[in-house]
Amino acid sequence: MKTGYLGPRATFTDLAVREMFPEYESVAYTTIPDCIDAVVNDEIDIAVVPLENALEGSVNITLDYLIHEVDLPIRGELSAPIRQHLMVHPNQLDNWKEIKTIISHTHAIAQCHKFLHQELKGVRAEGYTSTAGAAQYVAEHSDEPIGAIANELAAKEYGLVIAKYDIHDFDFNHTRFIFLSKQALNLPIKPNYVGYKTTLMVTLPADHSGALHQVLSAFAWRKLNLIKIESRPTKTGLGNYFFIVDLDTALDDVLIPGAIAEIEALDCHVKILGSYPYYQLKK
Ligand SMILES: O=C(O)C(=O)C[C@]1(C(=O)O)C=C[C@@H](O)C=C1
Repeated sequence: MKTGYLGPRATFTDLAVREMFPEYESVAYTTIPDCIDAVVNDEIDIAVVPLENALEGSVNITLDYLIHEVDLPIRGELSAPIRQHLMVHPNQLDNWKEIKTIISHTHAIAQCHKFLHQELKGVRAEGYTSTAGAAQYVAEHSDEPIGAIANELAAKEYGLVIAKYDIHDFDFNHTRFIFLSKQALNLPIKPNYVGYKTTLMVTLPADHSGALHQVLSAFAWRKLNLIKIESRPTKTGLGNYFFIVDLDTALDDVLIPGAIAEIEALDCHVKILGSYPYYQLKK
């Protein structure tokens, strides 16, 4: 089996792969869509991609690509703690407060806004393909007054030094990574296994008053517990949205199919994006 991740080596996604699939060969991709396409094209078996961060919210590129571009089920999820550090080339360590530019993945920059605003006012923050990609760039430009936001493994991997540890704005910083695959995965029952989730996409009919209320009540009276609901644009016009709903239970034969049938009877469209085990790494 082969896994794919947002590279290069030592991104947070790479850490998720090492945690969940240590025995498989892994391939680094430059973008999240490239990694997902690689599963569609049978270059790899499993794509591991970030879906949601506790501070910054959904990784929209993952969600949108999954909804609009491909048809791949979610087979599993890992939620992992995220520690962001500011790192520079060893040549720049004495003057790290003088750096002019900080580069990182936009989601990582967003997790450190408070730090950047308070400690490095006026320093330009630029988006890069990934945290580890930014670390690699800083390593290859030793004379430039630049720094990267990335994890400890990236500092080691690319020979950088950490100027400031733990610069993420809130202590509880976790990201959910999902595993996409054409095949059912035999995921292990590990100590960090938490339970099963089912993710649905619900599209409401236009101009139907109370439709969302009725959709929610189809789950409520069956005592199906919603752990997340989020709207995303359908991209067909302003004000057109669908909903992504996470239920904290596995797809069964009665309750969830019953709720789906009831929701479809309201002229809504429902797609099951996956029913999968999830794992959680604590600090
Ligand atoms: O750039 C990385 O290291 C990634 O794995 C991507 C990513 C993301 O897109 O959210 C993953 C986890 C962190 O939240 C920050 C960045």
